Amino acid sequence: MSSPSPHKLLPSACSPSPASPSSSRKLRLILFLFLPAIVLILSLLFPSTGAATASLSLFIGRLVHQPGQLSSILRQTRFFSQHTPAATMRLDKYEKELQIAQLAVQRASILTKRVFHEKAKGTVDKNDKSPVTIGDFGAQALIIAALQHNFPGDAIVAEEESAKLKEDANLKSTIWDLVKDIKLDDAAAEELLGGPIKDVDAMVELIDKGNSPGGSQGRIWAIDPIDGTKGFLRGGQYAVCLALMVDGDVKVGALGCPNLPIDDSARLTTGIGENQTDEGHGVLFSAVQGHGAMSRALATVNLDVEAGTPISMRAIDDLTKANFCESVEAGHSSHGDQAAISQKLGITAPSVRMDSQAKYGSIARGAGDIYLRLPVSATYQEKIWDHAAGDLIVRESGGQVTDIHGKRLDFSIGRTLAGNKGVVAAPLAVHGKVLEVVQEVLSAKL
Ligand SMILES: Nc1ncnc2c1ncn2[C@@H]1O[C@H](COP(=O)(O)O)[C@@H](O)[C@H]1OP(=O)(O)O
Ligand SMILES: [Mg+2]
Repeated sequence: MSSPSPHKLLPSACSPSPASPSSSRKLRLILFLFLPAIVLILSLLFPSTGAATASLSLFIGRLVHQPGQLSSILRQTRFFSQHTPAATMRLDKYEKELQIAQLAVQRASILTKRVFHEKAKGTVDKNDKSPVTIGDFGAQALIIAALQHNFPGDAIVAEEESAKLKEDANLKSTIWDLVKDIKLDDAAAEELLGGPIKDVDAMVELIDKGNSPGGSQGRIWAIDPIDGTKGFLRGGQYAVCLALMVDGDVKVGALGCPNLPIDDSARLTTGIGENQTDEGHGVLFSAVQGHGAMSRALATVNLDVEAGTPISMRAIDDLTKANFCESVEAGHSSHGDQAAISQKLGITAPSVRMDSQAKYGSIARGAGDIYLRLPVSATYQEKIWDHAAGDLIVRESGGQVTDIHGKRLDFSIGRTLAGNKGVVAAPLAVHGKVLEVVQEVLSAKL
């Protein structure tokens, strides 16, 4: 068993700082106490500038009485950035990347929802894979079009290759019929993404742009157009996933989860894995390294890139009350090992099963607590597009993500996480304990 690397186990530098409204309260108190003194000194020093003195005192007075404005100014100045609650993300870097990632995921999510309602409903029993294929290719083409328009020099690692499409003219035209009509409701947002794809050949060409080998150098986007295909067909959980890595480090992540409840405070329930396509569903998670993570309703319009609701993992004082989530597919994560780990930790509630990176989003906002992915096959290598966005979103919400050996996920090796085995994602404070029990249970296999 390899021991956890201390370097890799350091808390993310980008974990959100604990929100501290008290710093803003303190500053208001200071301003309140010194306001009369400031006004007095100014009027003594500059008796002729009565109007300026009055405006200044009015301004300070407004700050004292409007905490929202005060904290907004503090955030802008970054003076108290470590301690003010992040009602919005103030970005000094990756602002455009975040905006395009969010809009591209929104647009692709519109396509996946249309595919579900027009083609996928009721196909599960027939084991018909074509709606998945249509949704996968269509969403990938739309996301790559947006990336190519905005960041033409960036490399892209995406799940689908167009070879299958090139042999199947029927499939190609079905996909094009959908793709050509998908757009955001807001014209300016559509323009930001470069507008519609020109024609069917351009669409096929775009799909193939996702063939980068990945690696440790430069800017690389990872795309999973529909993660959790079985969940998608069930009307359960799936995710449209996009992340930007720079020199192997995830900087920006966006996850569109069309079937998760919008309400961040809704705890996970066992029914979450199916029939979740009604009103009140659809969440867009995002994170930028060093700036926290946020959620918002998955919309069809333009976005204020810095707005959204900051999310954080739930503080767990008692691990026996923790809420686990795991894959629906026993072939993707060992249900037996998960049950043994739960038992050792004294957890009695059954794990909530759901497909896709919606698991990462769910624990990041405290709807669930811990996500384990326990290897079933000795040879399977996880794909970077299945983890990059979720890894950042959880770490930016106050969590830690490692593999079962305690190593941080390494996105710099290529298209797969060849240096890792499994996933252990949990709030930072309990991650070590959870990992210990994971290793105890898996000791025979490690
Ligand atoms: N043996 C395996 N172990 C772990 N993950 C797997 C395995 N086989 C496939 N996967 C991947 O699991 C992901 C879904 O995860 P989840 O169960 O959490 O929803 C899919 O992207 C799928 O990849 P693929 O798209 O190649 O089938
Ligand atoms: Mg996937």
